[in-house]
Amino acid sequence: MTATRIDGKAIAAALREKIAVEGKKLIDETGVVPGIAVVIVGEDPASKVYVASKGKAANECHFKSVEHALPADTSEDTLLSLVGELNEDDSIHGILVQLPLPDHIDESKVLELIRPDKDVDGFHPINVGLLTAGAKDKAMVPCTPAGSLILAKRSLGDLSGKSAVVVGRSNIVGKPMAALLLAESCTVTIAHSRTKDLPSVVKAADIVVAAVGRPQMIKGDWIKDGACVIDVGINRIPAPERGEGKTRLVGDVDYDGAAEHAGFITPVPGGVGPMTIALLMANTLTSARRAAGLEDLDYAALLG
Ligand SMILES: Nc1nc(=O)c2c([nH]1)NC[C@@H]1CN(c3ccc(C(=O)N[C@@H](CCC(=O)O)C(=O)O)cc3)C=[N+]21
Repeated sequence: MTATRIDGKAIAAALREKIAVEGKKLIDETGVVPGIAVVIVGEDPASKVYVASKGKAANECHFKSVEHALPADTSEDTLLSLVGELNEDDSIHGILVQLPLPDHIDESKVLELIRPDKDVDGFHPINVGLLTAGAKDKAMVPCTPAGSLILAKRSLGDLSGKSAVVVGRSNIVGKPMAALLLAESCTVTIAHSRTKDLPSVVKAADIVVAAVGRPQMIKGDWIKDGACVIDVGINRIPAPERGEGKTRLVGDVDYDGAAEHAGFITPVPGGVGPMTIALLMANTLTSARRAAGLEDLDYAALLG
């Protein structure tokens, strides 16, 4: 079997176009301009790429977008007071503080200060609780899992009763992804570094979500024939074949090997990454619409 490549880049572009139309409508009809603030502390290279794409996407969607780039030695108090100001700013509907934060800053203190209704990352304990309690319609859902779910559903249709394995148990991807798949009535396994016989666990799954952060760790022959493979990993590895000192991006899955077994598979780059950014725009629009007293949009339905 040769897998169908899931074109996350194209699907994300189509979604951003729909969001742009809806953004324009909101502005014309209510005067509310969706606003997003991204706060970045220090110089993480991956985060810098992400901040740049986010600004571009926000412009495309007719949103207001502001970036606060703070030096790596910014104090916790300074960051907390900036978040406090953004909480009070009515022109800002979405606040995203880039992770990881420098070691001297208590990440949970910062995430817990962000107003839950402006928490477009979905990392605030209130949003985590709503999602876990099966009330995701009231929550802000984390962007990467939400984007991954759209890709899986577009490939497989109804996920009810399917077996899913999420490899990785992080708060930003693994745990919320498992909650979303459970809400779709999948039978969900969360695997991690202590899991015994990971290849067999993965082999049993109709849906594999790889979110471990280890380049090409998940091998082709671990994949069940016809499975849907969603690769969340974005790892930069040396690529001497491209010249001295060159690098390239790979996922957590051995793409070529897995494509021989899978029915559907996301590439890296061009898979989940662009969807993360599109869903960040979707969450910002949702927050702005809620502020204007409007009901939520169904973005998967909007995509058609
Ligand atoms: N609070 C917070 N929320 C985040 O969502 C968050 C964060 N902090 N910190 C950094 C990571 C990283 N991240 C990416 C999102 C999209 C791409 C993306 O679109 N990647 C392109 C490739 C980009 C390239 O070429 O380097 C792709 O996969 O096709 C990458 C990385 C979100 N993050």
